[in-house]
Amino acid sequence: MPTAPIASPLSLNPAGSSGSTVEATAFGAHVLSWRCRGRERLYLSPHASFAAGKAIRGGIPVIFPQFAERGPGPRHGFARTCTWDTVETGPERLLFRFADDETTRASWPHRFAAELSVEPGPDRLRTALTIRNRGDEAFEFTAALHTYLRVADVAGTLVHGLEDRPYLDSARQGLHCEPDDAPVRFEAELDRIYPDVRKPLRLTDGEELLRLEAEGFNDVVVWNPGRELAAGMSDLGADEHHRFVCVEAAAVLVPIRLEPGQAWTGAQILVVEERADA
Ligand SMILES: O=P(O)(O)OC[C@H]1O[C@H](O)[C@H](O)[C@@H](O)[C@@H]1O
Repeated sequence: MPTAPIASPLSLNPAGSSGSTVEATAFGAHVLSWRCRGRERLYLSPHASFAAGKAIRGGIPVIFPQFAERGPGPRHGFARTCTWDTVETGPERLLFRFADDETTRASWPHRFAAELSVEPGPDRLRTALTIRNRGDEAFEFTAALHTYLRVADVAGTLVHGLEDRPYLDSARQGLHCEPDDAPVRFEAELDRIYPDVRKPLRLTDGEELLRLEAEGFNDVVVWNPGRELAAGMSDLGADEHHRFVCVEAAAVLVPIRLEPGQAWTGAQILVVEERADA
């Protein structure tokens, strides 16, 4: 399991200058940038570390085989700090692969093959994670696409589509909370897991509108550290929390189980929408 820092990121611009452009690195199969309709849509911390063994703060970290501390391995899994193989670099997608080795099996004793496919379109970005069980025994895992979405200011940002959903409040020891009956707004640290979300979400910062769809991932994690936590994070810093929210397509509360030979795919599709009042 090599853990080399980033060499040069790969970029893909399949639809020409009017479409969207992505930049990604094989380190963590990590999408670093997505420009669409002339604007950067993802947040990458100016203080992000690109050192070996350290997760990159921003973009789209791939969380596998465990979300947070829900397993015996490193926090949020080892996939985000390993170098994947680059197997396709265009014209329509970037494709990365990664499989178990001695080091991964030391913390998670299973034989797997993982693929991350990054597919930009004129108004969208599809990111799909596939996991295959290539061993002789069933295994279970949790996973997420931990997407950092750039916003004009978190204070004016709303997530629509979760109004009728209960959630677990990770900022309050996983407390079960009833639906808020209101869009999610960000006034302080916010860290929630919404189980079983079936509808697309909409994110607006007052300037732009993004539709968020998921396939295969049943849960949604919404996170912003708030001012105090951000200030204490060396790869983020005071006031950087204003510039992003994480809305993560996730499989956290019910782990995915794969029998030998079985595969699972989870995808997140981000779509830039016209504003109704534009
Ligand atoms: O700092 P990291 O390991 O990248 O985790 C960043 C965040 O990830 C998720 O969104 C979790 O719900 C948060 O509790 C966590 O703080």
